[in-house]
Amino acid sequence: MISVEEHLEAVLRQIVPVGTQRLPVARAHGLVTTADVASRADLPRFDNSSMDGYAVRREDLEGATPETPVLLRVSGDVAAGDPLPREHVPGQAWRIMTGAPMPVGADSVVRVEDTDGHVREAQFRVQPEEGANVRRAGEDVRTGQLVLPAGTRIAAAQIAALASAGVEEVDVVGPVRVVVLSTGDELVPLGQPVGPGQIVDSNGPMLEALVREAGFFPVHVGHLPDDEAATRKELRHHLGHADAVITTGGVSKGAYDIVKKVLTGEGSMEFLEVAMQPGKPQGFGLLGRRRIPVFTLPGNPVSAIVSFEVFVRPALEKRAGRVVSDRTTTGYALTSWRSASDRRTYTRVRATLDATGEYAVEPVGGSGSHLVAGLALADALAVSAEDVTEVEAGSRVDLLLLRPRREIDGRLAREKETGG
Ligand SMILES: Nc1nc2c(c(=O)[nH]1)N[C@H]1C(S)=C(S)[C@@H](COP(=O)(O)OP(=O)(O)OC[C@H]3O[C@@H](n4cnc5c(N)ncnc54)[C@H](O)[C@@H]3O)O[C@H]1N2
Ligand code: MOO
Repeated sequence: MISVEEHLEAVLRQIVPVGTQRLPVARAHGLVTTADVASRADLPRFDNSSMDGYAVRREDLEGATPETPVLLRVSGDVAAGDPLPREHVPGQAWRIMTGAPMPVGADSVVRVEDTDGHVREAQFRVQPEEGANVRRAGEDVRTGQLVLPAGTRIAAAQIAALASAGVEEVDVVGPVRVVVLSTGDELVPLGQPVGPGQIVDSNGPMLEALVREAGFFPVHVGHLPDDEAATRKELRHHLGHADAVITTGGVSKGAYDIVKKVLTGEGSMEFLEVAMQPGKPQGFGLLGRRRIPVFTLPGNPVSAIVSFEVFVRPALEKRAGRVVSDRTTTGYALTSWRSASDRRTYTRVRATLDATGEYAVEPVGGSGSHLVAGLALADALAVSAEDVTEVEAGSRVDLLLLRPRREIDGRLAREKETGG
């Protein structure tokens, strides 16, 4: 058996990012820039008002106070989107809206709250500072200046910056298109009748969700029969278009463990036992002319999800040119539990919060790798080292979160409110 680190390192060593693509900004959501992106405009694009009020010259409101308001004639209205260049008339004011262009010659804006709000002649109760409530052209970024450095993952805020800056397309590490294939003659897709000895394929939809949640793109989710020729043909087809392939099942010692049989000796494929529980039987390699990473995960549902979290997620992140996400935290054991000797053990746990706001965890849903209903109750996997055989109550544990922290904390807050 090899260690978790050794296998992860062997996998990551072979992974290279997918190629660069130029994509429209909206389609680049979640992808990583490969070049610096410069603004195509000054932002703001023109001097404009940050308040609904009146554009004035400060010198025209000398001495204006609530007790001694100053009256100015109103030249008219300037609305946001108004294309006409307005000229400031000395001794007058324009009524102006937030985002509307500043009239040429006006130097400041008085908020409507500091006036009587009238439309022909208005009373001003303050004298503004020069530049008050004016947003200057280019104060955010100037044409040609950097809006996004290379290596930035494009999320909502970056899309806003690019759109404002007039950038329509960006160079990014392409989307990672993933094919998910379940194997085993016992499997039927959800929605079809389940005959004697058959079970519903849960790994397919589970991995599709894991891939999508992690920001990759499941392009095909299917099933391989326990048939060598059909498995070969189907795999060859997917190696032509996918950026990664994930299979489950058929990799241990069974007489019908077809995946292992078909792929042994192909490309850089290696089948091995990793010192972990669950997830012991693993296979990985680069296959085909395009050297596509293929992960052959064990079929037991819990083994498959643990394998995804430990090996596949970091590998796909590297393929997408991303910084590897850190989904780990710590807590402590509320009870004691057994841990497999000589194997790193990933125990499904549910979290509660102690008085100091720390996660206190205990096993949930049983420890068998087939217990898929119990899996749904878990917030995290508690990771215990190879030399540990018993995790003691009160000891610190490393946690690998199975859902975003905010969701776990949200559930705990609701349970606290309802006393549950
Ligand atoms: N003689 C030995 N037998 C087994 C060993 C071993 O070392 N020696 N290892 C066990 C361990 S650990 C695991 S994990 C499994 C892995 O087996 P495979 O990857 O070959 O998977 P299968 O045999 O095809 O299936 C295992 C189990 O999972 C169910 N399954 C498979 N695919 C799905 C799916 N898509 N959705 C839901 N459930 C699925 C399948 O019906 C089996 O019950 O091997 C042990 N055996
Ligand atoms: O390693 Mo298997 O993954 O124990 O169930």
